[in-house]
Amino acid sequence: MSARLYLDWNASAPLRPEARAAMIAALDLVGNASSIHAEGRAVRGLIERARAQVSAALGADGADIVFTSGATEAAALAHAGRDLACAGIEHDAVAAWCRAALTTGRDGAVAVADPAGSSLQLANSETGIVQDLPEGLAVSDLTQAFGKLPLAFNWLGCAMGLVSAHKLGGPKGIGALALRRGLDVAAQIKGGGQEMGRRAGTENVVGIAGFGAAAEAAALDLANGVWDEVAEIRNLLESALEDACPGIMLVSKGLPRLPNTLSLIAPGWKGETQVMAMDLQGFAVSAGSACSSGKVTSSRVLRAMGYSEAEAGAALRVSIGPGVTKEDALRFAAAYGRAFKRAGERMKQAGADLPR
Ligand SMILES: Cc1ncc(COP(=O)(O)O)c(C=O)c1O
Repeated sequence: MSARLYLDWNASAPLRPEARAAMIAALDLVGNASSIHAEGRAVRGLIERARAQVSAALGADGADIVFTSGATEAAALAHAGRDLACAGIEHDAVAAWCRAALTTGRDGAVAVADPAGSSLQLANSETGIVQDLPEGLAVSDLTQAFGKLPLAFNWLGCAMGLVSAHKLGGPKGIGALALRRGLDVAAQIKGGGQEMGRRAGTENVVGIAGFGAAAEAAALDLANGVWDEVAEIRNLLESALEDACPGIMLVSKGLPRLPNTLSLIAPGWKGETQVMAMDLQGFAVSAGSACSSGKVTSSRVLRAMGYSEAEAGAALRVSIGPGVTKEDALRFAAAYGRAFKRAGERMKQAGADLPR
């Protein structure tokens, strides 16, 4: 029995050793950053160092970095009180605040007529598709792109950007809003004056330290071309799956996309059934469908791109990262191919057109 293989990096990436070390060191800092004594100043120093690390990794020296509990809270800060339009491919954290007024087709590209009145992600968590951001955009969700693509907030042309630590090897529960200098947002958590008055409450110092270290390490990886190798392995995996599974559709192949993401539709084979079949064999992957309060729905992202309800219900996402090897990819493709074949045989026996 081989070890489990984690292929769900877009849901949450493994913790980087640099982040773990920074968090362990931060745990024993006794002070509160709001205090002016030495203990307080030490914590303040750590927070500001992490802010500089995140800012540098994000290429955001012309912006303020406001630490939040994640990209979801950063989205609340960016969108509250604004009437912005978005497309159906946005993450719930953004879609919850916007009018779904923008459209997209099978290529996932969103046309934006009014950038200042719109929120548009840079990369999609499910398909990996990367948008060509228009100049003057109000908000961009950079959560999936940060750490995987070389990006400079300063040059992206958006006023506000959302990021999250756990997608690039930092801890869960910490993120940030990057805010072009001079712009203001209304605090959603009110109280003390922390985070330049934009987010009250004693800072999550351990999380912030981990985020800073992870962002710095992620930028170094990017500069060293680590994700080019990831893209090669993703492409190999895609070819192996195409060979093993006649009839599958690869959603984002050939489109501008993240180096690590693969999205496929296996017609008739429910996404969550695929996930459970692979889970039993030791692989962690993700369905393109969301399950809330026990009810599984088809992928909203794929439906927004014009895929049918049945297609959107038969989607699987595989998202990899550095350290996932060629052998891992081929092992997954072989196991998925076998499960795909068995599902097809079951369908035939049941006399159904489509597997359940
Ligand atoms: C594109 C995108 N935006 C926002 C979020 C939410 O991030 P967080 O978990 O930090 O709230 C996620 C992660 O699930 C995401 O993939």
